[in-house]
Amino acid sequence: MDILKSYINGEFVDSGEYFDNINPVNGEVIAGIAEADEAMINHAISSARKALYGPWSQLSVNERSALLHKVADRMAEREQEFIDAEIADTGKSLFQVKTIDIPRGTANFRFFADQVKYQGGESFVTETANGEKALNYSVNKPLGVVAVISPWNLPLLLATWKIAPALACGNCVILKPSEETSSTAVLLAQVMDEVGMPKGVFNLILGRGKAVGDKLTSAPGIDAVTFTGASATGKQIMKSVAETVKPISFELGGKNAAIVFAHADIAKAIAGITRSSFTNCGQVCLCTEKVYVHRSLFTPFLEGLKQAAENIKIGYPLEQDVFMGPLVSRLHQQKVLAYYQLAREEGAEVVTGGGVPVFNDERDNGCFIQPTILTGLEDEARVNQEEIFGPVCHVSIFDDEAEVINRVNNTPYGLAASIWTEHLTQAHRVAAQIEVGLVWVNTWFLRDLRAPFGGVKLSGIGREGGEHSLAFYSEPSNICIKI
Ligand SMILES: NC(=O)c1ccc[n+]([C@@H]2O[C@H](COP(=O)([O-])OP(=O)(O)OC[C@H]3O[C@@H](n4cnc5c(N)ncnc54)[C@H](O)[C@@H]3O)[C@@H](O)[C@H]2O)c1
Ligand SMILES: N/C(=C\C=C\C=O)C(=O)O
Repeated sequence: MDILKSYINGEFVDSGEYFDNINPVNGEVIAGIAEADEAMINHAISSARKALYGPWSQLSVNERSALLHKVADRMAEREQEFIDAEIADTGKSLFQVKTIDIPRGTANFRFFADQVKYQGGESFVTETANGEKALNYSVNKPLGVVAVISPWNLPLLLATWKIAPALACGNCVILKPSEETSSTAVLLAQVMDEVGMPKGVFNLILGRGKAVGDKLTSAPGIDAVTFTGASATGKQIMKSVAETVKPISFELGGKNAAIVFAHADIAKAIAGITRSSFTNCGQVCLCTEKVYVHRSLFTPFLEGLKQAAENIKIGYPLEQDVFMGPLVSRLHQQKVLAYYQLAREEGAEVVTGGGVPVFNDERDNGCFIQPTILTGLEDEARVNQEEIFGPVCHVSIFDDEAEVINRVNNTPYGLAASIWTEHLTQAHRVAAQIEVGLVWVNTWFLRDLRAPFGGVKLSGIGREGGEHSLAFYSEPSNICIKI
């Protein structure tokens, strides 16, 4: 059986302690993952710290940029292996892996390889009150050794979204991917090796979150932590880094709303909210879990969304026209099914779904689940307040704009929202009042990598994307010269 290994100081290292990598399509073990031990974690940190002052630090921005383009080139050459690995770990559809997950992996490297070349500084000619003159200018330095801790839902996309700018800014990186999805991270380590990334600049530590992640985030040799994952985990990491006062960048959970106004193009809204609720089996932090529909459109919208959900093809990743694969794990399937049960207990009407599909083949040993639409619950219901992270949304009626804005903002999260209306003055007005980091109007998950990305409240700290990433992964120093 394949063994997935950590990559430390340019070597693949086997710890001898393994846990299973399971295919969520049929529940079969597909590989063993060698969990890093404390000595390996310490070796990764010391290697990264040493590499900060080695050849890597002598590269110019253009040379670093060229090397990151070589990473993207090699990833593109090995695209099929990345596709196969991402599907093996997650069971997600070939369509999604080929159109979202893997292309964004290379795009993230290419984007930041170019973006970093335009990173500027500041300068001021200073004249003090007592007539002294000086030149003040800033230089950007790397943070140092950055721990990148990434989740299982968009494994390659989200790991590279952090690794690319961190390396572009001259940092060294230690990646700790989710224990559910380590395969593309191992391929990325192979690519780093193949393109000649200096030893210790990129390191990969495999293992479970609490056991391995905690050791990384609390280590004095780690200069910064960039984390994508659950809000509860973010709280743990904040405690863990407090002792060593590290900068953190957090992209956390969400409980995202879609608002369908009376002026919406209802067909566009149904298609868009089908995508935003059920893409990746609802396992995208930006997915819609609460839909608010103006009373005038409620009945036709709900019927249309029900039809669309029931037309979703669920099945094998490589099967023609499959839109939804399984959830990532048995544990997560049990969590989402528990929320389906809770919804019933809270009094919801299950418009469609609410259980698991039956295939009468090996897939019944997998982690599949039905896309589900609920209605009839109050906003305060747990199902409407807590992140479920599955293919489920609750649909409510609203009557006026002020009411729906208040209801949408009534959540401890603040990541994303979508607004569906052809009345664009209304779209601009409402978008500015929703307490989130990201608002889409008449679309969803349409991304410009230059734009600020991140959430407020329990959904995160900081922004990444474009110059926001460069700002986080750099330390500007101000130099003042008397003239
Ligand atoms: N805001 C975003 O951009 C975004 C993107 C994707 C996922 N998410 C969120 O992530 C969650 C789903 O992903 P998940 O289940 O992998 O999240 P998770 O928080 O369970 O795990 C994320 C990563 O953190 C590691 N980890 C767990 N405990 C840790 C600890 N104590 N110290 C250090 N590392 C630790 C895990 O091993 C994994 O690599 C959802 O809440 C989703 O909303 C947010
Ligand atoms: N960070 C990004 C997406 C996050 C998706 C959450 O699951 C991105 O598109 O850059």
